[in-house]
Amino acid sequence: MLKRLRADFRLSIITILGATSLLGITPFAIMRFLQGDLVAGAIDTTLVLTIFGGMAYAWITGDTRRSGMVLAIIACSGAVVVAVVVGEVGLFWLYPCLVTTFFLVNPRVATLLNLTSIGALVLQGDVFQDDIQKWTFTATAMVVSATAYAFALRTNSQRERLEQLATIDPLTGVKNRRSMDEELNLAAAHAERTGIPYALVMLDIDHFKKVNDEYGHGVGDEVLIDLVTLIRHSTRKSDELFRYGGEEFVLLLPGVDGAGLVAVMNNVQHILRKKMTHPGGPITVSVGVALLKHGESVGSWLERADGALYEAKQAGRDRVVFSDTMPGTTPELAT
Ligand SMILES: Nc1nc2c(ncn2[C@@H]2O[C@H](COP(=O)(O)OP(=O)(O)OP(=O)(O)O)[C@@H](O)[C@H]2O)c(=O)[nH]1
Repeated sequence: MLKRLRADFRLSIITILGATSLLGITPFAIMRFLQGDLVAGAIDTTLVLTIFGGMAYAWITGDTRRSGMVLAIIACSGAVVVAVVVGEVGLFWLYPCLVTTFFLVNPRVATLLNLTSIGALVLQGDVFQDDIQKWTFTATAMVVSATAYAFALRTNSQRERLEQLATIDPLTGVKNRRSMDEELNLAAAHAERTGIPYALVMLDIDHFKKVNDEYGHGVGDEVLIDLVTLIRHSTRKSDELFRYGGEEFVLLLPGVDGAGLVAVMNNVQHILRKKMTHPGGPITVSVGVALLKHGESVGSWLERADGALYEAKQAGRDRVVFSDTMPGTTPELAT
C-alpha cells in the first residue's frame, strides 16, 4: 500500500482528499443534522460518500485519471453548493479545492474548474455580505489559483524531464533498459490477455570494439546513432526499440509472427547490410529473434532471444537466427 502511494502521486492526493474529507466533513455533517439543518447535512454526507467512493474506485481499478477528474468536479461543485447553502463561512472550503484540482487533473482543466467555481459564486452573489467581500473573495481565489497553476506547470515540466532522464538513452534517443523491463512485462501481460503475438529481437553490432579502437569513440557513437535511425525507418511506429546496453539493442514487435516476422527481419537485415557503414567499410549486425510463448516469463523470453543472438555470433556473425521455428521456414535463417 505504501509502495503504491509512493509510486503514484495522483493516487496519494486522491487518498489525502478521501481521508481528509472523511475526517474533516463528517463532524460538520453530524453537527448539521443535530442542528436540524437537513439540507446541509445531506450535502455534507453526499460529499463524503462520493469522495470516499472515488478514492475506493482509484485504489481498486488503478484508474486515477478518471477518478481524479470526478473528484475534482465533486470537490469544486461541493464547495460551491456548501457556500451557497451555509453562507460566507462555507467559502473557506473552496480554497483547498482550488489548489487540489491542480493535482487531480491537468492544469488546463483545473483552471477551467476553478474559474467556473469562482464565477458561479460571484454570479450567484447571495453568499457575500457586500461587494467588498465579493471582490476580496474573487481576488484571493484568483491569486490562489494562479499560484497553484504556476506551481503545477513547473512540477509537470520537471516530472517530464526527470522521466525522460530516467527512461531515455541520451546518445541514441531510444528508451533504455529500465523502460524495456517495464514494457516487456506489459507486452507479456497483453499477449496473455489478448493472444496477440509478440516478437523480441536482440541486435548486436559485430566487432564494434574494433570500430572504437581504430576510429575513436566519436565514430563508434555515430554508428550507434545510424543503427537506431535505420531500424526506426525500417520498422512500424508501434514497434519499440530499446538500448539494452553498449552496442546491443532490443526491438519489440507486436502483432507479427510466422512468415510476417521473417519478412520484417529480412527487410531490416537488407537495409542494415546496405546502409550500415563507417570509414573502415561496411558494418554488420548479428540478430537473435524469439517469439513469446504462451505463459512464458519475460526472463525466459529474453534468454531465448539472447541465446539465438549468441548462435548468430557463433555461426560467423552478420545473420539472423530465430529461436523458434517459423511456419514455412527452417529454425535458422542464416544468410
Ligand atoms: N562509441 C561507443 N562505444 C561503446 C558505447 N557503449 C559501449 N561501447 C563499446 O562497445 C564495445 C563492445 O565490445 P565487445 O563487447 O567486445 O563486442 P564486439 O567488439 O562488438 O564483438 P562481437 O559482439 O563479439 O562482435 C566496447 O569497446 C565498448 O567500449 C558507446 O556508447 N559508444
